[in-house]
Amino acid sequence: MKLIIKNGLLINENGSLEKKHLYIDNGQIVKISEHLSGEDQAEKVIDANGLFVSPGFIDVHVHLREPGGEHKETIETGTKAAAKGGFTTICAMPNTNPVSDSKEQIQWLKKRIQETGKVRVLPYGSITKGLAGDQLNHFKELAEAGAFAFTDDGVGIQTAERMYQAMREAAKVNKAIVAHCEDMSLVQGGVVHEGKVDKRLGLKGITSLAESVQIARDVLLAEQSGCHYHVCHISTKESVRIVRDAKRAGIHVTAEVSPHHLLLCEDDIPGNDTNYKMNPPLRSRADQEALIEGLLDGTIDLIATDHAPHSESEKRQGMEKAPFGIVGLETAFPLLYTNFVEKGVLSLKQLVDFLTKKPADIFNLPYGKLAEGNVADLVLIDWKQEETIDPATFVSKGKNTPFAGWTCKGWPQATIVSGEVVWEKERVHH
Ligand SMILES: NC(=O)N[C@@H](CC(=O)O)C(=O)O
Ligand SMILES: [Zn+2]
Ligand SMILES: [Zn+2]
Repeated sequence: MKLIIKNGLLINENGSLEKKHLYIDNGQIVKISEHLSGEDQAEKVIDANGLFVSPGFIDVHVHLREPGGEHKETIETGTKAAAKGGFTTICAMPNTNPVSDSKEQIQWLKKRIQETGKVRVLPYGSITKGLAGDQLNHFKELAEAGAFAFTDDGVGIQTAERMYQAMREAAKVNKAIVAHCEDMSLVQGGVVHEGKVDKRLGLKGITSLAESVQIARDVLLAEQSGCHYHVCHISTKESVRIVRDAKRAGIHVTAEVSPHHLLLCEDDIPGNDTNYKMNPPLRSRADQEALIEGLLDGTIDLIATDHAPHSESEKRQGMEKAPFGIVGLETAFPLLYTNFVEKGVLSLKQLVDFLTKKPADIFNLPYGKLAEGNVADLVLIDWKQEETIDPATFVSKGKNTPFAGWTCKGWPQATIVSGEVVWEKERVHH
C-alpha cells in the first residue's frame, strides 16, 4: 500500500524539528522529502500538520499474559494497547502459562501473534524450564525458533552458578540475558520499599539490596562470560552505581528503567492502594533522582514500561495479597513527555531515543529510525492537546495504573507498523 504522511514534523540529528513529507510503499519508507508530490497516486494520505512524527516506539519489557492469563490480557488486547501508546515493536515476557521455554511454545506464540497481534511482537524465551531457576533451556533451539533474548522475568536467578552457566550459553548464540534481579534470601515477603513507606503503612519492606546485590554479582559474571547482560527495571541508586562502574570497566552491560520509577517514589504512595504495588517497588526520592541522573549520563540505556496487567479482582485483594505490577503502554509517552520534556529535564530527542534508537541499537533491531529504506514504523503525536488519564478508556484489559487523573500532553494520534495504519484516533483527517 502506498501511503503519504504529509506536513509532519520530524526530528533531526541535532534535535531540531523539520517539516517533511514521508512516502511509504511496501512497508518501507521510500522517500523523506521537503517537496510534496504524487498525492493522487497514494492509496492513503494522512495530513500530519502540526503533529510530531516519531519512529515507532520499542518496548523491550511487556507482559501480554497469553497463554494462561487471558483474563488479565491477551496478545490482541495488549498489542492494541501498544498501538494506542505509539509502540510498534514490543518484546513479550515469557512468564505465561505455559512458560515460553521450548521451541514449540515459541512457535505457537509466533503463530498466535500473527493471527491476533496488532503490532510487531518479539517473544522472549525463558532462561530456565518453567522459570523454576534450575534446568537451563536449550538456547540454540529457542534462538532458532525466534526468541528475542532470554529472561526469567518475575523471578531472579538465585545462584551464581546457574546465572554464570546461562550467560556462557547465551553468549554462544549471541543473545542477551535480560535479568530481573531479586535475591529472594533478602526479600522475605515484602510488598513495598524498605525505607519510609513500609513503616508509614505498616507493611513489610523490600530492601534495595535484594536488587543491587544480584546486579553486582551479575556484572562480574557477565565480564567473565562475555555475555550481553541487560538489567530489567533498575530501581535503586546502588544499582545505578554498579552499572555505571561496570560500563566504565568495559563490561557489556545495559539497563532499562520504567516510567513509574522515573516519575514516582515511595513518598507518592497515598495509602494502601495496590495500583502502587509493583516489583521492584517504588523506592526513595534519592533513588528516583539517581535513576534520572543515570538516564542523563548514559548509565541507563533505555526506557521500558514493564506493562504488567492484572484483573481488578486480583488487584482488589489488598497490599499484601494483590499481585505486583502496573500497566504502562497507553500512558508512557504522554507521561514522560509532559513530566520530563515539557519541564526541561530531557530534550525531546533524548526521550525519543530512549524509546526508539537506543533499544534498537542495543538489541540489534532494524527498527527505531526514520530513514529512507527503513521499515515504516512510526507514530504521529499531538503535543498540544491535553487529556486526563482515565483507566476506563484503556483498551488494555488491565486498568491497574497509579496515574489515573494525571493530565498530559503528547498523545499518539496514529500508529503505523510496516506501512500499515494499525491504530488511528478519529481526530486525524485524511
Ligand atoms: N513488574 C511486576 O510487578 N510484575 C511483573 C513481573 C516482573 O516484571 O517482575 C508481572 O508479571 O506481573
Ligand atoms: Zn521483573
Ligand atoms: Zn516484567
